[in-house]
Amino acid sequence: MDSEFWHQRWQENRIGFHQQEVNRWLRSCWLGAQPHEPVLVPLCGKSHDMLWLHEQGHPVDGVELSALAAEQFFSDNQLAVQVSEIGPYRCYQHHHLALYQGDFFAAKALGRRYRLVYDRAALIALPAKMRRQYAQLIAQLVEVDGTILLVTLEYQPVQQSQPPFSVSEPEVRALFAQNFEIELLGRVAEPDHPRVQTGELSAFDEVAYRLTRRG
Ligand SMILES: C[S@@+](CC[C@H](N)C(=O)[O-])C[C@H]1O[C@@H](n2cnc3c(N)ncnc32)[C@H](O)[C@@H]1O
Repeated sequence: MDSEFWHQRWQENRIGFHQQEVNRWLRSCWLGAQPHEPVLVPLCGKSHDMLWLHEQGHPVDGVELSALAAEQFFSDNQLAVQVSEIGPYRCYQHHHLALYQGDFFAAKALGRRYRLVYDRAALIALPAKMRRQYAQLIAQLVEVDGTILLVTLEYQPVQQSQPPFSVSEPEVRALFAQNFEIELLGRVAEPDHPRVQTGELSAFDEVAYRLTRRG
């Protein structure tokens, strides 16, 4: 997906991926034993999940292409914000909640590595070739023994023309197994999903994994 696709989605407010509720896997399986450990949230949108993580005591670094998303995150939540330029990013910051607006694929320029990552709807937002680049970059950004809570989607019939993409368990393993231990945490079928209800899809599952960086 090129950046223009996402800018247009935000301009037209076509953000069906945005959830009003904190994600179920984040609530039930969050791995942050150390509440003061910073969390990287790639392709973060204006997700409420970042606020939840911040409320648990984590400094949060979100990375998001869209300036509209960044501005809406802070205005929707009535958070005072300071804006600065950091490397290739515009950084919106409130206390220990930072949203780096720019291309996630430039994230090495921040010179940081993380022990905790939360990916909900980031990997599945990217087409196949970019998913491989994403997996390589994430491996470089995560410290040894660091963990990722990865939340994907699987649906039938699969289409690969636009996000969200269906990313199967074998693909997750192929993308990450070289650098991570992979534990399937579970899957939840969503028979009430609108695209299942209309008959467009026969099944729609949300699937969660814990990835642990090997040395
Ligand atoms: C499917 S949405 C998911 C947003 C968020 N994770 C959530 O759960 O609501 C994908 C987001 O990634 C952003 N995005 C796409 N490509 C990006 C990139 N290269 N760098 C940073 N953000 C990107 C889009 O603007 C969009 O907000």
